[in-house]
Amino acid sequence: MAQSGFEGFEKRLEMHFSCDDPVIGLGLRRLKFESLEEILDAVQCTVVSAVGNQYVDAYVLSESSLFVYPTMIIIKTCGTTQLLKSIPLLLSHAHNMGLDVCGCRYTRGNFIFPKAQPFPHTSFKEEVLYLEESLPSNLCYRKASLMPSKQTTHSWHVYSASDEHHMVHHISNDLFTMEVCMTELDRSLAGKFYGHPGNDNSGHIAGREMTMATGINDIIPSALMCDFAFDPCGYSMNGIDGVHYSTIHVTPEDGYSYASFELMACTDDRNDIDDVLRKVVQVFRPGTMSISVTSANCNMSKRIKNVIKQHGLIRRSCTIDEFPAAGGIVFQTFTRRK
Ligand SMILES: C[S@+](CC[C@H](N)C(=O)[O-])C[C@H]1O[C@@H](n2cnc3c(N)ncnc32)[C@H](O)[C@@H]1O
Repeated sequence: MAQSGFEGFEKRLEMHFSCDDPVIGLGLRRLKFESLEEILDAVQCTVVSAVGNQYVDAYVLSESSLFVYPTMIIIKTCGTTQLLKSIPLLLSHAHNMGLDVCGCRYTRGNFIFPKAQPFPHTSFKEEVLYLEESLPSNLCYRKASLMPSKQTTHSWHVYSASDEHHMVHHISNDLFTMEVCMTELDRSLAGKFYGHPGNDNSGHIAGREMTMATGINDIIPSALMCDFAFDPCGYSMNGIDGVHYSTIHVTPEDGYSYASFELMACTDDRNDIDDVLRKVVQVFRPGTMSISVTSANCNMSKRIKNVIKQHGLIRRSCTIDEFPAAGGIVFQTFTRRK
């Protein structure tokens, strides 16, 4: 493994808000672009591209993605960003708009280069301390969990904080989130996320070419996509499909190659989910992968295991944890059959 390189593993923050006014309307989507920039400045990343529909605004960032719904915001950042530093600003801007936080979930995998991470991401303990100090006391149901696996390179760090009403809100939405982290990507497939010498290798045109050349366009064909290629390599994509979103990020460099896929969708679209997962594995053919699903049931975990198995990967571990007033997480890891 390389001594140092780009940290592909993302940190992910999901925050839910509620409002006294039953008609929320645009809610957080009314946040001015300058306020978003101020929040992202604290994290140390910038917006490179944006797309929106009736339900959500999706931003591709210099380091991953941001999704803004009326009462939910998801920020996912990689590299050496300081994601948790967004919290105080986010709470303050939301409060000024009459929105108060009712749920927070922070998740991440195992950093490949942990020593390169700045405060407050120097350790999970430090991250939890920072979260505990930044969140208001109405989020009284709190839990931090390190979900282990047999692969030392893949474990799942989760911090959850909720108020007593949050669970009700989440269940009524009938949504689940799937976070897939893949390492040791197939070399020839990873090579498709490099630009071509002599061409304009970055931006939307090159991003679109990568989307088409890799088959990413076929994962969720109905999604409205916003794709971006980095120079000399790297790729990010946000897809929105009604209220659902998907996002892909790729660090193709040999020695620390990494790709992530994330999907928020409805629990009743199960056949689609099998198909989506199958296509994701085909695009990257990873040596090792982890899949974390929130608000899943055991049935879905078995289906995931069976889909992945068909592509030559064996399940090495499955860990389940419950988070007070926020539901459960199922974390599974897989490695390629030797
Ligand atoms: C932002 S993208 C995707 C990040 C994502 N978390 C991942 O690795 O799956 C990271 C890739 O783009 C490359 N890259 C090139 N220029 C970059 C820039 N200005 N900011 C961030 N990444 C850049 C990195 O070397 C890496 O291969």
